[in-house]
Amino acid sequence: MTVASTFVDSATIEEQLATARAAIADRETVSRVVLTACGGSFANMQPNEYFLGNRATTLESVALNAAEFTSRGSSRVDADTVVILCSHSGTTPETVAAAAHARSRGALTVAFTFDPASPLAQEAEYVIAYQHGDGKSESYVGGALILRLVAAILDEREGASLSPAIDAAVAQLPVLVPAARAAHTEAADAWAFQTRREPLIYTMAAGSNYGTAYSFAICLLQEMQWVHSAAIHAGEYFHGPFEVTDVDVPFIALLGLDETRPVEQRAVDFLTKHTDRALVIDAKEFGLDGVAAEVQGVFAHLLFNVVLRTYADALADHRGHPLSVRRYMWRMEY
Ligand SMILES: O=P(O)(O)OC[C@H]1O[C@](O)(CO)[C@@H](O)[C@@H]1O
Repeated sequence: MTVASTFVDSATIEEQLATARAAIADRETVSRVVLTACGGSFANMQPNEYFLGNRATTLESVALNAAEFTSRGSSRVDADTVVILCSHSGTTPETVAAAAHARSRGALTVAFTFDPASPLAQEAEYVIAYQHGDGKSESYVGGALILRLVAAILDEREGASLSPAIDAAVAQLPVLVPAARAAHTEAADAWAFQTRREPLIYTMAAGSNYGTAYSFAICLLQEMQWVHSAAIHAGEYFHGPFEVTDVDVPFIALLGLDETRPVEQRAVDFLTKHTDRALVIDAKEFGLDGVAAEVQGVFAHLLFNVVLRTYADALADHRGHPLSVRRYMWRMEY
């Protein structure tokens, strides 16, 4: 499906990013980062929590569903906290409420949204309005910009020097994304045809790719295809879920490039021995040779998102069930 869009131009987005970076740098006491959102936007936060957790030596970080963030009401949300929020529409009530909660505690709030006039954009102090839909630059999508901001925070607070590599990697997305999509189009069509009547499909990953597996399970399969699913952490696979592995049970398993690849590989090795229905997608095939080795791991999720969307589009097509159809979401009070 194509989406007609008007969006903020890239020069303005660069200014918004620079303004947010400067505001965070100015607040010298910042010691923690909260990443919060709902659904697919929350999934975009999870790789960034991995990134922060892995590279920071003093900065604390947590990724939380927005309703949980507000409900927890942790006393550790204060003027020393940066709260990064994301809502594509900018209207998800839990995320707007999270921004209000963070501000009431004196935290510095930065919101990512497609709509710069949305309630979330109005509630947060700093807004980065990303691109989406026809004509967008793949370098200015939400996930890429969140990763850039997080790398900048790591540089400023931890002297990490990761921004140049992340920025250079993000600049390559306009080439990498169409190539990854094209490389999987045929396989996605074959998989979707074979899988079109399956009532249940599991997803599995670890580390910075778990968020992508999670979003495929809850957004693409459950929400948009009404197919039963669960995202299984590859490390947890051997602590329960592997018991449902069987010759005819479909799994999508991701093999990433971060430090948890051996965790994912162990699960894939077992899985592929015991089922004929494992679809394994390996980031080694994304052609990331031009991306600095030290950031390939946290960068790969941006390509997994695109590739898995290709599989979702094909599945929707073969099932005759458009990804836009909902029974409850946005159709009634909840
Ligand atoms: O806050 P956002 O990003 O607009 O999300 C709204 C909805 O979109 C999804 O991410 C995907 O449809 C849902 O999970 C979520 O409820």
